[in-house]
Amino acid sequence: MGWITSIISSSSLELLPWLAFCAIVIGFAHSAYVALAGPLSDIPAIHWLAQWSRYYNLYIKYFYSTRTAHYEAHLRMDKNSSVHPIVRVGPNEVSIMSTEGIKTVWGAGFERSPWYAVFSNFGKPNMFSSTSSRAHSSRKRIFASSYSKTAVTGDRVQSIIKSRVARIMNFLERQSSSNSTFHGSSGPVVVRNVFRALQADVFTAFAFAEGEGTDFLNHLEMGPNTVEDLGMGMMDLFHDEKRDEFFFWESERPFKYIGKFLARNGPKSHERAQRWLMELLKPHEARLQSTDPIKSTEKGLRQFNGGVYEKLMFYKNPETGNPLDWTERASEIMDHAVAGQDAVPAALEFIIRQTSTHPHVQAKLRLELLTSLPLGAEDRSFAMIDTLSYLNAVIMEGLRLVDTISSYQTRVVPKGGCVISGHYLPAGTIVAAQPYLINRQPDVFPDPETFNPSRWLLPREDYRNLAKSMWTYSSGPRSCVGRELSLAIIKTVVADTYIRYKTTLLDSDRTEKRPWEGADFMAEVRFENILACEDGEWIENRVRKPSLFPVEAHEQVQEPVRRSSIFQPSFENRASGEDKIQETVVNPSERQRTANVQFNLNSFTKGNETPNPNTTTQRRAPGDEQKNNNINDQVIPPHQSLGAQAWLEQHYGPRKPSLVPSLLPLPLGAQGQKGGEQREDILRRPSVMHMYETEEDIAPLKKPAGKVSRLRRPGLGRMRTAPERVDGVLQGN
Ligand code: HEM
Repeated sequence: MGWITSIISSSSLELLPWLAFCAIVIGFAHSAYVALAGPLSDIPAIHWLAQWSRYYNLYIKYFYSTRTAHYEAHLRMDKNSSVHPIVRVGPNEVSIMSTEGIKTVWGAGFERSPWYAVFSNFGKPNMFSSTSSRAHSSRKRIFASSYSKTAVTGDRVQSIIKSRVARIMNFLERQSSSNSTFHGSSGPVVVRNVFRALQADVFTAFAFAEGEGTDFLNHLEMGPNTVEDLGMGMMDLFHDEKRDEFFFWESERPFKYIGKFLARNGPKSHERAQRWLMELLKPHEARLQSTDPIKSTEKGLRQFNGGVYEKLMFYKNPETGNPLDWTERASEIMDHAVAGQDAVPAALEFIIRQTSTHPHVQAKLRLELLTSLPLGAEDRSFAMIDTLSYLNAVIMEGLRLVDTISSYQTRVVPKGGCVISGHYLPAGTIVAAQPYLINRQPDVFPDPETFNPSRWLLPREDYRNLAKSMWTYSSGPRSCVGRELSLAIIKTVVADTYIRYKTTLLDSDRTEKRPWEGADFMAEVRFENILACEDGEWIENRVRKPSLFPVEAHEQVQEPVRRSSIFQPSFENRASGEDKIQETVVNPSERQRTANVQFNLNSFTKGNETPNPNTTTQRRAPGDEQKNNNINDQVIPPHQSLGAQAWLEQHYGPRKPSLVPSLLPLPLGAQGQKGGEQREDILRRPSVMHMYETEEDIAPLKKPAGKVSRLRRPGLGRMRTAPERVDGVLQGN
């Protein structure tokens, strides 16, 4: 007892070491209790250090990847070669990998963890960064209708999307016309940059107004780094290291307090992004102020179908009657811009990467597009695209496997706690889940690493259940508000691309690394114009194609470069009469219609090689060329060459009877959901699936559930290479 008396009698300065000692002992005892005897102690830990300190998870976050590390932990923990649904990743944090866990936490709308504060801009919270559900739902009410399926499929948004995708198609057309090495094929195109430009152009026109957003797509020729070259600050946030720095140092306790000093470029690029947005906002706000504003009543706002920013500008808080100040508006809109800016390009690049490395998928997809859609882009409505089952399957499968930035999501268990997979989680526990893991549950998605669109070809109810388990857009009240917009963009791009181009991944041996993991390689893709190719001959050179895509005058496709080919007589030879038969368009204004008829795939599938009487083409005798020797006016119809069905079979293999006609998925989307009539129509179509569904394609559906091939447990040093392995498996199919 003597030492206690001596402590009490000593001066406060002398007490300090004792106090420090006691604090350490108490801290250690507390950590030991939490780690070994606390309520989470019965949950297997990713590593013994994780039970003691949250820095273990931060270490993984910074040096490796929570996606692969947590995924492997979930697989490793289970004794039955399946996945363990819950794993402890910190003293107070668990990772879950089960649909049931997601329902418990996300379905019930547990609050976000304070980590999300990093997404505030201009010093103001926004819908995404606010942790309180109340603040979130009042903000979401303002513009949820602008992002609804009705709005996205409406004229305003559709015309924005279509015109921007048309710019990409024209860019590809110019690329393939000017490539002197491969006739009708583009050189390497860094697709992610193209899609970044697309997303920025679509979103800014969507959020502000046509003509008041960015215009990157018209500057793609400036080079692969167009987006960065144009100095758009926002993109800077997606510059690999800068983003890593920004998100890590500014979001994680205790670093966020000193993050500004630790991260060299992150905060700077955030500031730059904010300045960039201000530049866009200024003229838009000025115009809105000077025009008749929408009614600032709740009803008026809901009915208004214009830009999201306009809604924010005239919104008044119903309780206080106060409008949002400009920093609040800017914070909100910047967040929406950032939210889609990485995810959409990443998803599109991934889908193109997969279709390029899975030729049978690409062939099926193309057949469905060619047999179901008109060739002229202006004749295709999104409603038509939205009903295609194989296109939908390819996109769903791509979105299932893609690893987008919106990955590590965390929620806090509320008062009263909850039970997940038989484990009690007390209030305050942080629950983390990632689409990367949830979308790879082997009992839901057999053979989860395989890119297999056919797994989505299911009867309606089964399809819905499967889709509910896919978590790419998260779930519950705080799921992605941009879902419909992004799906519309992705579907339009994929349909417009594959109806016209065959894609090949260049240098497919190179490993895909995710940009935020230090990517040094973004997919380079070659686009080969298949509509220009018939029976080994390139029509491209002989035909001044009427553009298949609606474009504004200044965007008209440039004159194709004339070139001779080993496959065909040169144009000059043809003009001098070496070819016996030529066809010309009588009325050039009808070129578009001619082109549509020319490749009418309904007659393709029926094997009908008779020219359609509606065409404006007519046969001309040799010698008549001089009257019409403009390449712009010359068309070679498909019936002169190999029949379309024969051509398709030659390229894609013989037609096979369907093994699973009844498994055709029912179409998604507004049309399909409304009633059975349209669905029936679609089911009656000569479907690609009937021709090409094979035993091999549906094999994964038959695999016994709950099995997964075990992954090699990586040492920490090897985790860096994990994406290679995952990618290898994906691409090996
Ligand atoms: C493939 C594309 C996309 C994917 C995979 C995706 C994914 C997600 C996910 C997983 C969340 C929830 C994140 C969390 O709770 O931590 C989310 C939220 C959000 N997303 Fe997306 N997103 C995509 C495209 C877009 C687009 C194009 C926009 C808008 C232009 C957008 C705007 C938002 C917003 C505003 C939120 C916050 C919603 C809220 O807090 O209620 N997203 N997104």
